[in-house]
Amino acid sequence: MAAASFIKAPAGQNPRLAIHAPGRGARVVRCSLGAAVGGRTEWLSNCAVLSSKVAALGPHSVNGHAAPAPAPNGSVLDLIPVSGVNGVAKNLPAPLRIADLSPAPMHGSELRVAYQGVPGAYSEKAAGKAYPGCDAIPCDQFEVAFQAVELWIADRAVLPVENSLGGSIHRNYDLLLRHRLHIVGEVQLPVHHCLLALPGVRKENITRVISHPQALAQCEHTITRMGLNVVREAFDDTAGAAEYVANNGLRDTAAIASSRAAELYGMEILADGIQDDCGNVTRFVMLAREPIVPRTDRPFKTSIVFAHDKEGTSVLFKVLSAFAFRDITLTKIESRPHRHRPIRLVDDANRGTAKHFEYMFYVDFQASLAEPRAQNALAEVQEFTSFLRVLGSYPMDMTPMTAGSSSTVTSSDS
Ligand SMILES: O=C(O)C(=O)C[C@]1(C(=O)O)C=C[C@@H](O)C=C1
Repeated sequence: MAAASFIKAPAGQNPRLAIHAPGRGARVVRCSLGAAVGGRTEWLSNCAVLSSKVAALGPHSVNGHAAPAPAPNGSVLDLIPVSGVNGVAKNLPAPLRIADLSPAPMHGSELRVAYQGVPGAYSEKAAGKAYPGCDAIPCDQFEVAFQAVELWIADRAVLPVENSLGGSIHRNYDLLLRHRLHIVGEVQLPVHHCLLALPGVRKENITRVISHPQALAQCEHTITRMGLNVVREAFDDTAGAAEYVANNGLRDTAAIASSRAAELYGMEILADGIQDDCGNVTRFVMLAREPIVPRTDRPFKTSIVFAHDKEGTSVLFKVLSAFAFRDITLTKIESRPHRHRPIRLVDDANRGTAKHFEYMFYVDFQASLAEPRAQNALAEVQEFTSFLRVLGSYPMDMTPMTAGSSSTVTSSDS
């Protein structure tokens, strides 16, 4: 199975967690859980040191110390330096210390939160909004953020699921189904895009604009209205695009990213607020290994995914009526084609069978799982469907979807 590792990104980009397929990429360096215990700064610098030196040094080394070669599975001991007599490294593992065993912090400033992108990405800001003072851990793909939580490298993940202009971020819906994490909260982030270029570059010099596909879509009309005759190119994340332009000295390329990305990567803001709609908001979900206990003392939302194997539309109609008859408001319904991936169903006798469904349906409704009307609705949905999973029941972010509004984060998890 692929493992999550820290990589040294190309062309001097920020290191970030990446999926590591063994045998691929000589510069990929495994970063162990033990290294993560010391905090992100230390972890990042260890990883950065490792990844930048590994090609030159050959043997594994940490901060100048010789260290044992990483175990194939990246054990906790990977990064502990061991010196023998006369400075000769003996490949003996160092003993575990209490600090290596301390459980992951659940609250407060040391909560480790995985997000997709590099520092300056909107997802990093959303992570900080969801968990103020957290250690935000950059990951190069959404899937890596899921894995980081599953492998206890991070305590939470904060991932975008929907934008008011661009619509659903389908990849994360698919990953929610494939992974076993629970939605424990949501946060809405007003997204204010800037057009960034290297200092001294003028709009007339630009022939290419690069950014995350969602950001390109959110600014499509404004870019055209500005009279820019440019090709648009997709990049992994907005801040990563800015970093790429800066690191490669590209004077014909601009990036769409945040003002924080401009600051971090020494870029100039050529235009501010270039999103097509001033009410541009992205909704992020907060993910954890354990669900939270649903309550009724504040507005809650519940997210489910279901599938059925009967022909026609009547099942969908019945499912929706289970909510309508109980006056439960739906805030989202999304269908995703799913024919090529079987789902494992387990019966009452704990026997598993693989089943193919044409579509998966994702529904968000405004009620807490602690409310009898929500429990009754779900009991009914279960009767009509062949597969049903609750992705989470969590406090709603009540911030109105307007630009510039500062979101109050609602989660009993933070
Ligand atoms: O690229 C970033 O900065 C991200 O955080 C990703 C992302 C997204 O996936 O939608 C997040 C918010 C904005 O909608 C644009 C991009």
